[in-house]
Formats: sequence, structure tokens, C-alpha cells
Amino acid sequence: MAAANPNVPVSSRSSWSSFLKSIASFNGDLSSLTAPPFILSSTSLVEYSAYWAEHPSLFIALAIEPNPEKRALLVLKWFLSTLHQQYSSRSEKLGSEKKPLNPFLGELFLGKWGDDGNGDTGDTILISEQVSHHPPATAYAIINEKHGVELQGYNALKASFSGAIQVKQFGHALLSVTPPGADKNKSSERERFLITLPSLHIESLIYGNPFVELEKSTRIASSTGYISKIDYSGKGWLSGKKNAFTAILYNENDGEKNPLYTIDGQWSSTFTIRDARTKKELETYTTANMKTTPLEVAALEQQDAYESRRAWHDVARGIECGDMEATSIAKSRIENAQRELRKKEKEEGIEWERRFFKRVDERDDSVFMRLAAMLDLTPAGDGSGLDNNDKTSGVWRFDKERAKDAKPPYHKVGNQGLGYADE
Ligand SMILES: CC(C)CCC[C@@H](C)[C@H]1CC[C@H]2[C@@H]3CC=C4C[C@@H](O)CC[C@]4(C)[C@H]3CC[C@]12C
Repeated sequence: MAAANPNVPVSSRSSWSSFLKSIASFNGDLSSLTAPPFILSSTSLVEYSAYWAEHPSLFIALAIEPNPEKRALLVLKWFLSTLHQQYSSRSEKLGSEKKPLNPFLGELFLGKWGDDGNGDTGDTILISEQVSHHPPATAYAIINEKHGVELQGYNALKASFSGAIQVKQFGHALLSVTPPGADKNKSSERERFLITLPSLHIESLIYGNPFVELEKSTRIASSTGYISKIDYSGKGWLSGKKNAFTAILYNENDGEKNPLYTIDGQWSSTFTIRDARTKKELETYTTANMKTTPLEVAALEQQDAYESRRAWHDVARGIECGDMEATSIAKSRIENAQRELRKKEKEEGIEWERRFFKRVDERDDSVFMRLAAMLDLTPAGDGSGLDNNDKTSGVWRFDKERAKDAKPPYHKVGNQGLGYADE
């Protein structure tokens, strides 16, 4: 079937067939799959953290709303608005999902979104770091100082094959908002949200134009007592449409049988928000109407050696020119250097020091524990997290101290610590 596939370039048809065969027996390590060049992306997975805030005005809108119920709704709306960017922007732009570069330990992706012209957004900064290589785990922090909004999280994947590539995400995101009038420096005055990550699978692989479909659910709990439940379904399911979902928002005291708001539609195109009490339609959100704000990243020559685009530059160029030999030489250079570093660390009995994140025992965070309990999630009890510690190499939190003096652009974070062009 794949051999006659119009989505696969003629020169790649036989390699696509063997790729499909290799998937059927793969061991769950997505990075070990040798995919044909036309499906390779020159972007590293560490960049994907940016999808959380490509609409800065929706991100900061949370902090401007004084009513906690409405704030919870804005959080849900913002979360839903990120799904299009996270999961379908690549297939829309490039014609299919692509296989990203597998980040190396310590790889960084740093940038900022400036004011997006939709009001007084201020700067929103992004720090993304590969905190583990075996297993691969990425951590990120997205911070808008001006409005006191901060998102942080980490994620890792577990893949398997059963007719389709199935991917379960481990990890979670934590959002912290300063409501109007609250002091952003007092943690007791900040409102916090715990966000779980959806599972997904890859569709249309045999036709050569793979795309992501979300599965199962996302739950969001807020420290003011609101819970959102988003249930995903795809083409073969109830609504019959791809990328479909239904969501409810309720107060924990009322229970999910008494929702305050409902939202349904397709996360990749349009969805409708309704007041569940009056059944009144409040808003129809259309992804196509939402322009993304470009992330500003330092020029290559100003970047640190560990910054993703600089580190992968030669590999990316090889992929873009379809020069697989140059790609593989450049890739081996990175892999060998990493192997050397790991060897040296082992000899010295030390561990690679993460630049912006640290491992924590989340049981020390009582608000987090309450949010987890609201969603019926329990840590393993050994400090290994809500999510299997083996899969994420620990519970990762942003270490503000380490980033304290940092202001964008984060040039030259290298071995000199956090330094700037103007330093
Ligand atoms: C396209 C086929 C041939 C290869 C398989 C590529 C795999 C590795 C790709 C396809 C879609 C990708 C996912 C798409 C979106 C996200 C959300 C982001 O916040 C974390 C990474 C995550 C979860 C990606 C992980 C890697 C992924 C699962």
C-alpha cells in the first residue's frame, strides 16, 4: 500500500515501506527509529515547550480577571488554545507530523515573546532544558513577570505500537497566577493550577502523512476549588470528527454533575464555550483567527554552545539540504561529545548539573498535593512523583535562584554561568 502512496516522495517509497515494517516491531524508543529523510524535522523536541505560550495575550489574560470562576474558565480556554499549536501546527504547516531531533542532556532553548500588541502584555520569557537523556525528559518555565503569570512543567514519553504509534506522556504542568490585587511575591496569595498531559497516537502513518490525534483526557485543578475535565476523541468516535473534545468546568463542592461551563468542538479548528446554567453560548473560539506571536531567539553567534539551534546547526542544515551524509557526520559529533562527557562524569562520580531545574520531592509542596488529590492522583509515596519516576528521571521544578539574574536574551549561559551580551 505504501509503495503506491502519493504522499511519499517517489525516491523514498521503499525506505518508507521498510520504516513502516521496522515500527511494527519497535521497542518503544522513538528516537531509535530510522525514519526516511522526508519525515525528519530539523527542530529539536526541546523547542516544543514554546507551544505553551504562542498567544501571550491569552496567557496573561488569566491574571487580569478578578473572579476565580472566570479565571478558571480563562485557564481552560488558554489551555485549549495551546492544543492546536502543540499537536497540529506541524502537520498543517509541513503537510505531516515530523520526527523531531532527539535533544541531548543539557540542551537549552531560550527566548522571549515581546508585547503582542493586544494590550499591555509585557515580555514573556521561555526557558526549556533537556533534563534527562535516558529516559528523555524536557523541563520548561514560561514567565511573565509583569503580570505575575508563570507556567512550568516537564514531560517524558512512553511509546508503544499496536496498529498505531501510541504515546503516553508522563509529567505535568503547573500554572501559577497572581490575581488582581494579590502580591506576586507571596506564594500564599498566588493561585495555582495543576494540568495533566493527554495521551496521543499517530494517524495516517501508512499513507505517509502522519498526524497527531489526542486520546483520553486532560484534567486541570485550581487551588480555588475549580476542576476542568477535557475528554478527547477522534474520527472513529462519537462526534465522528477528528481532533474532537468535550470539556466541563465545575466547582469541587458542586461536583461534575453540576458543571458551570461546557466547551465542545475541535481543538484544531473551532470550539464553543457555553454557560451550563443558562445554556447560553458565550464564545466561539477559532484557531485560525488567532495569530501566534513569534518567539525571539538570540542570533546564532550570540547563543551558548548548549542552545539548541546553535548546537544542531550543522545537522539541521544537512536535513534541510537532504544531505544525509553531512547530517550523520554532524550528528555523530554531538553524540560522541555527549558520550565523552558521560564517561568523564562516571569516572569522577558526578552527575551533570542542570542549569535551570532541580529534582524535588513534590510531597513537600502541600498545595501541589491538594491539587493532585482533587484529580485523584497520588504520588508513588517514595517521592517518585505522580508520574512514574523511571519515565521522567525524577520530579523537576524550575529553580528560580539559578535563573535569578537572568534577563532575556539569555546569551552565553555556557560555563561562565548566566551572562549577557551587555555584561
Ligand atoms: C512522525 C513519525 C514518523 C515519528 C514519530 C515522531 C514522534 C517522536 C513525535 C510525533 C508527535 C510528537 C509530539 C507532538 C507534541 C508534543 C507536545 C509537547 O508539549 C511535548 C512533546 C510532544 C508530546 C511530541 C513528542 C514527540 C512526538 C510524539
